[in-house]
Order: sequence, then structure tokens, then C-alpha cells
Amino acid sequence: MDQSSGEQNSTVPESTHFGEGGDEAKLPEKEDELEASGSDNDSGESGNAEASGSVGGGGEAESTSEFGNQPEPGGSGAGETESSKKIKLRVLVVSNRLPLSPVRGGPDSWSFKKSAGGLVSALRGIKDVEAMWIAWAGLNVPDSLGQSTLKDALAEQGCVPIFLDEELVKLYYAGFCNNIIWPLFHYLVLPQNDQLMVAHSFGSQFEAYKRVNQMFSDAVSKYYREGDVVWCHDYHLMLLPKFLKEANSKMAVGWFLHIPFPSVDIYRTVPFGPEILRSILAADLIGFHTYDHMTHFLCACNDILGLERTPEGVQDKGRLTRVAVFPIGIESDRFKQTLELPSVKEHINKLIQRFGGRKVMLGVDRLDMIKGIPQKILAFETFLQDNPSWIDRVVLVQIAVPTRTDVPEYQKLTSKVHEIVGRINGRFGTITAVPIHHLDRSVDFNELCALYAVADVALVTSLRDGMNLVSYEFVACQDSKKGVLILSEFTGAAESLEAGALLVNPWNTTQVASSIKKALIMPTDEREKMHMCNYAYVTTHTSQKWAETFLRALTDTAMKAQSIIRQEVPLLLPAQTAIQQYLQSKNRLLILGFNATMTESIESPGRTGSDEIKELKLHPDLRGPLATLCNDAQTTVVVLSGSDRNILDKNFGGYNMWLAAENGMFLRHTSGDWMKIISRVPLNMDWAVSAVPVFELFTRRTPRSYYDHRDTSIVWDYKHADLHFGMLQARDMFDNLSNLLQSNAEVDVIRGSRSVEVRNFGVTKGAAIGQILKVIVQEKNMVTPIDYVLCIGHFLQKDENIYTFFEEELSESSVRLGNSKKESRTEQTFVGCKRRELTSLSPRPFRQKTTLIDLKDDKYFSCAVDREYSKARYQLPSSDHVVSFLIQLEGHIYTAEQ
Ligand SMILES: O=P(O)(O)OC[C@H]1O[C@H](O[C@H]2O[C@H](CO)[C@@H](O)[C@H](O)[C@H]2O)[C@H](O)[C@@H](O)[C@@H]1O
Ligand SMILES: O=c1ccn([C@@H]2O[C@H](COP(=O)(O)OP(=O)(O)O)[C@@H](O)[C@H]2O)c(=O)[nH]1
Repeated sequence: MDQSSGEQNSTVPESTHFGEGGDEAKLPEKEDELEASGSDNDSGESGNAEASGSVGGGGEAESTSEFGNQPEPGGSGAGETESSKKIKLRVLVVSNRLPLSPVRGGPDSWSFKKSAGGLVSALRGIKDVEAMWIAWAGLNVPDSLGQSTLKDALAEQGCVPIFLDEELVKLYYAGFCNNIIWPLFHYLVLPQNDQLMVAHSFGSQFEAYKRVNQMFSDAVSKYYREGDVVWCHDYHLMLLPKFLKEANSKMAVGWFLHIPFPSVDIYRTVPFGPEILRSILAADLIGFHTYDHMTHFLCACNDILGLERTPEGVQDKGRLTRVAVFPIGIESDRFKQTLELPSVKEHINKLIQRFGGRKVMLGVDRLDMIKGIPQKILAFETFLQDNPSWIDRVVLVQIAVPTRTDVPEYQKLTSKVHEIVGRINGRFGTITAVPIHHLDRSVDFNELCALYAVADVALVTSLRDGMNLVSYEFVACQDSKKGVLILSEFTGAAESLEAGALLVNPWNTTQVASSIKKALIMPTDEREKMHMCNYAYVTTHTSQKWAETFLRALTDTAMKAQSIIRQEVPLLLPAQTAIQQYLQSKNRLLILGFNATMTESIESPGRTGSDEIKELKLHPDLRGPLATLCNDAQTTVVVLSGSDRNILDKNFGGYNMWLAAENGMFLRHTSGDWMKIISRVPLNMDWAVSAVPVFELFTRRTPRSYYDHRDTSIVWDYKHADLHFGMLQARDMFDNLSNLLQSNAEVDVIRGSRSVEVRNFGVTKGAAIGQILKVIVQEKNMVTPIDYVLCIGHFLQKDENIYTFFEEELSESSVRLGNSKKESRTEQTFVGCKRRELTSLSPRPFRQKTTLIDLKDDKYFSCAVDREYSKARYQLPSSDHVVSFLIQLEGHIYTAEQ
């Protein structure tokens, strides 16, 4: 709710950490005890007293921190006691608003009003986390005395303010955030012809938005310590993840959206939408309230940026951003406990008397167009009109908390609501009673709980709402009354409370009116049943669980990212080193991919116009160099490709080399016959019967795309098609195939950068390479261990296990180098590593052969082509670079031979 105008007043609880911390965290059993003692709440009245966090310039703060330790840039938190010294995760929470709104009492004196709302209570409850909150100060503080005293005062509360001047707030907050992003993300049209629009272009509003996000990033960097996690919140800070990662790529960054993410057709209209998407994607973990919001986001990444969608999130050239659903909840115990306070009980009784037996309908919303307040009131009018016997038997209490009062659209809404309420009260009111009690202000927490408890029906008619915590809070306070929740189907909450609520479309006035009637006359047992469903959900899916789950996922994701960080951003292949090491080795293995590795690049002149786009062809400049490499007696060359045997035969049949087709399923030396080398994987292609029509359909639909039906897979390729159209089709095709083949556990449906592929399950290049080597070693009667490996390819992520195969061999070999039992360990390693495949394969136990890999770290060169992120150690930007590297290599071999 709006914290600038009418949030509840209360004392600031004493705590240096979130949740039940150590000795220093002297949190009372119930937070409400604090609230009651800090104001006159014990009497049950609304507390309007100032909070007790008032400090003079440089003076001692009376209260201590609610949201973590006193922040010291780069330092450790103050006030640690022995019991708190156990290592806690430190979270930097970054949001537009602080959990406390400062109120200036004088040039150097400040007090605070505590904010309610999901985020604050969610973070208040989590255990074993130390947090610092970084946010906009929330008001204009132009003078340095004011800024420094506010900073000190907030530091006591574990908060760091960011100071924005009025012009910046106008363009960033009132402008880009609330006049552009907010309406669009809630499926409302952009306001036309208002002052902001006329005076300031979208561009200048976005520039301000950028500047503010950069300021937030600078502030985070200042306070960040290694090991912290940074949790960014909401649509105000969509550029923040990118800025943070640019400042420090090791920072663990999560971003959570509290409002809906719109469907892709709407998102397309967001000014600077692609840039925003890319910035969000820099986070390690992205969270949404609902599955729908998440799906819309994934579609936007796919359709607008052309990024690969995986079950875990979004993939961009090998870098994965995890995307998941984390529905927020409330601190339900806090509501239940508040209802037990004598002052609140007394207040409830007063309210019951005041309403004099009339049924009470309750609306609690910020006065925001997304909340559908006019629609709600008009539906109530329709109900009264259609059911005149109810006119003096029911009252609608509408709490409309003022919000964003500087934004013109909000000002217009206020007048509109007043006008409708006035008209309806005039029409149906009597001297003694009016049907609508409309309050243009916030109420304090105790009063709010009392209202929730006395209401017979809660009416939530949001036109769109990220979640809507009001509906949860109503349920939490209804354990004795078991009232009815009427809930807009366009809230996030409708996903979780569907079974226990009357869902409505707020635009359908007749439907809402008849739901009001249904709710008012609903039999007790039906009400109870519905309430129990909701109550069970609300009391178990709490805000604490939400925050804990998100933070656990974020730390897990960040840890995984750290452990593979070396492989994630590969360096350019050090060509000279790779060549020198090659020359100094005795038994080299070259594993080369084909497609997009040794072919001409797609952009090459003439290629896209060719009629034979489907046919993969070896780059002509490679013919000579490849022959030299293949004929080097101390070198084994393997072409490992997804292509079928036929294509490899055509291109490489004339060289002295090994061909591994269909991702390593089939192998032959060019002088011998093809053999199937992984017998474990069935060649059963029954699934193709249902898959082929889908491949045909999408090939017909997408000019210049084609598909290949191979022995173990079918691949649809759109690299020569219109990229954007191809991507759209690929997404649909992927969904189609996934649904179609869902029941068939024997296949994988894979999206490549410009392809969609269905493969028999278990077929990957990394799974095949062990067997390929085994066969080669046997067939060649190899006695010298392989001491150099160069593995270059444009492989799908699924096939990147080939790079890690050798990493494993490498670490095993470094162990065995230091081991006196070298011989036996070596054998074990080779067998042990690949045990799964060997068991079903080898008629002759492999351990009888001499072990043939003795690879040292500086002689292993794994190289991904055209992949920014990869498990490979190195990368080359395109197949053209592979070609020139192999030509260089050949040149050195030639010179060495002379
Ligand atoms: O800070 P304001 O501009 O005054 O706006 C208040 C907050 O409104 C939005 O709340 C959303 O978050 C809730 C909790 O996740 C969710 O239940 C609700 O549906 C959303 O509208 C906004 O996202 C916050 O950033 C604002 O602070
Ligand atoms: O006078 C009030 C009335 C309500 N609330 C709180 O504001 C929050 C509103 O959250 P919701 O998710 O329903 O909507 P939002 O305003 O965040 O869009 C709830 O926690 C309410 O308890 C408040 O702070 N002051």
C-alpha cells in the first residue's frame, strides 16, 4: 500500500536480524505487543502516534534495527554477539520503497512510519538470514544535513536510503514506472495526452529510469560483501540485474516481479522492451507469483529475443537463467494473534454494534485503477437495484488508500470514485444509513484486522493484480465467521484460492452482482467448506516460506554458477599454444564437429540463395589441411556429428579418419564398415509416426526450413529461414512435439539455436565418446597413451557433456600421476568412469588393454564454436575461425616435417 500517505504508525521493533536471531535479537513473542505498547492500541483505537524511532542529528537512536545490522560499506555488521556469530546468509534486499517511511520532524530529526505489505512481513519472518534493505528514501531530501541524519537514522534500522531529486522521481517513478510499465503490465492502455506525456518523451523517462537503476546498482556495490546474495524487487528495478552483473559478475542476483508479466503481444508494445528483457535475464534467478506470469515472460524471451526456453529457464548461448514460480503468502499467525488482543476484540464489538445487524461487505484496496474500484461499486449498485429488499440490510465498507497521488491518472480516478459513491449513496441512502462507507485513507493494522474479522463478504475486483494479499488477509481473519471471498479471476490469488472463493470477471457487472447475492445468502455449511479450503492454504503457504524458498533457490543457483564459472565464459582458443602443444605430443586425438564447425558459415555469399540449402558440405578450404592432419601417423581424427552416415560418407569418405554419425551412435574408420556402438540405446523409432506429421507441417509453414529423418533422430533446421518467423515456429513446434511425445519416455525433444530435434533418449556425444575411444584404441592397437586432445564443435548443450568427459579424465589422471599404483588405478579409472556403457558392450574386458589416456591439463583444448557460454574451456566465434585455425595447424605440421 502507499507508504507515502497514510500507512500505519507504530514503534519499530528491536531486532538486528530477520526472524528469531541470537541473543541480541530481542524480538518479542508477538510483534503486536510492540505495536500495542508503542501506541494506544491497547484501547483498540487506531494509533496515529509517531513511531519512536525519532533521532536528532548525530544523536543516539532509541530504537535499534528491524532490518539487519547497521550498514557499514564493506564492513561487517555492528552489534554481533557470540550467539549471532554463526554464519548467516546476508541478503541485500533492493526495492523501490523502504520498509519504513521517514517523516521529517526538523532539520536533523527523523521519525518513521512502518509499512505494511507482503514484502516487509515476508522478510521479517525468515530465520538465519541477516539483511540490509536498500531503497529510495521515499521523499525529497535536498540538503546534506537532512541526508546525512536520515542515513544515520535509517542505518539503525538496517536500511540504506537512496536520494533522488524531484525531477528524477517525476520521470522515473511517476513517469516510466507508474505511467508506462504499471498500466501496460496490468493490461491497461497507456494514458494519452496527460502532462507527463506531453512534456516528456518516453525516451527521457526511460533515461531517468536507467539513471536510477544505475544509482541503485552503485549503492548495492558499495555495501556488497563477498558471499552476500542480492534480491532485487519489482518492475522499478528491471535494469538492475544487468548493472549489478556488470559491476561484479560473481554477485548472486535474484529478481522477483510482484505484478503480472503481460502476454507477449502486450509486452511487445513496452517501449525499450527488448533491452529490459535482456537486463532482467542477467539475474541468476527470476521469480514470479504465478505460472501464467512466468509463461508470458518465457514466451517474450523466446519470441522477442529468440532465446532458447528450457525446463529450468532461459538459455542464451549456453548461459542459463533460472526462472520459476514463487507465490507469495502472508504472515498468517500475525493476523490470528492480533485478533486475540483485548483491544482488537473490543474494537470488533464496537464495529458490530455500529453496523447494527447489517451484513458487512468489505473492500480494501489502494486507490489504483487496477483494483477495479469503480467496477466494484457499480456492481454493488446493480445488486441493490436488482434486490431492493437488501438496501438497508447490507453495507459496503471500502477502504481506498491513496497512492501515487502525483500521477495524473490516479488523480482522475479519485474524482471518478467520489462521484460514483456520492451518486449511489444519494440514490439508496436514508437519513440514518448509507449503503457505502468510503474511506479515502489507510487504517492501522489492528483496525484492519478487526474489519476483516467482522466482514461477511470480502469483495476483490481487481482488473489485474500480481497476487492481492488482501484476499489472503481476509481469509486469515475469518476463522470464526467463515465469510465468503468474492475474488477477481484476474488476480494471482485466484490461482491458489480458486476452490474456496466465488471467482468473478470484474468487468461483468451482472455476474459480480449475482455473486454478491450468492455470497450473502450462502448456507453455513457451504461457507465453512469454502473457507476451510482457503484457510488451509493461507496458513501453510506463508510469506516466510515464500522468502525462504526463493532465497534457497537463489543460493543454490548461485553456488552452481560459481562451480562452473570457468566453463561458462570460455576464453578465445589460444591458437599458438594449442599448436605448440600439438607439436610436442606423441599421440594426439582430434575430435571435430561438422555442422557449423567445418562447414561454410550461413552468411557466406551465395549460400542462402542456393537450392541445396539442406546439404551440409565441408568447407572447401579445409580439404587439404584435413588430409594432412589425417595422414599424420601420430594423430587420430574423429568427425563426431549429429548428421547421418550418408552425409559423413559423402564428405569424409576419402580421408583416413574415423566417422561417428548420429551423435556417436554409429562409428566406422573410413577403411571399414559402420558399426552401431551403443547397443544399450534402442533404435526404436516408433515415435516417429506421430512426430513426422509435425515436422512436415512446420517445414511447409516455414519457407527455407527443412527436416532430416535420421536413424535415431529427426531434426528440423531453420537456419536459412527468416530468423524471427523461424523462432516463432520453433517455439510452437517444440510445444507441439513435447505434448505429443509426453507419454513416450524414450525420447528427448531439444531446441537448438536454429533447430528443433527429437532424439532417442540417452543419445549424446558425451555418452558415446567412451565407446568411440575404446573401439579406436582396440582397432588401432594403440600402445602410446593419448596425451593431447583437441575437441572443437558447435554442439547443443545436451552434447556438451563431451567436454566434461575429458575434464573428468583429466582430474583422474592428475590423481593417478601422484599415485605409485599408476597402472592399476589407470585401468580402474577408465573402466570406472564408463562402467554403465561398458557393462552392456564389451565382449573383451577393456581392462585387459593398456590404458590409453594420459592427459595433462595444458594439453587439453576443448573449444565451442559460436557459443558465448559453454562448458568448453575455449571458444571460436565461427566456423571461419575453425577453418583458419586448422589451416595454421597444418602449416606448422608441414614446417615441422621439413
Ligand atoms: O509503492 P507504491 O508505488 O505505493 O505501490 C505499492 C506496492 O504495490 C505493488 O504491489 C504488488 O505486490 C504485492 C505483493 O507481492 C502483490 O500482492 C500485488 O498484487 C502487487 O500489486 C507493487 O508491486 C509494489 O512494488 C509497491 O510497493
Ligand atoms: O490501510 C491499509 C490497508 C491495507 N494495507 C496493506 O496493504 C497490502 C496490500 O497488498 P495487496 O497485495 O493486496 O495489493 P498492493 O497494494 O500491494 O497492490 C496488504 O498487506 C494490506 O494489509 C495497508 O498497508 N494499509
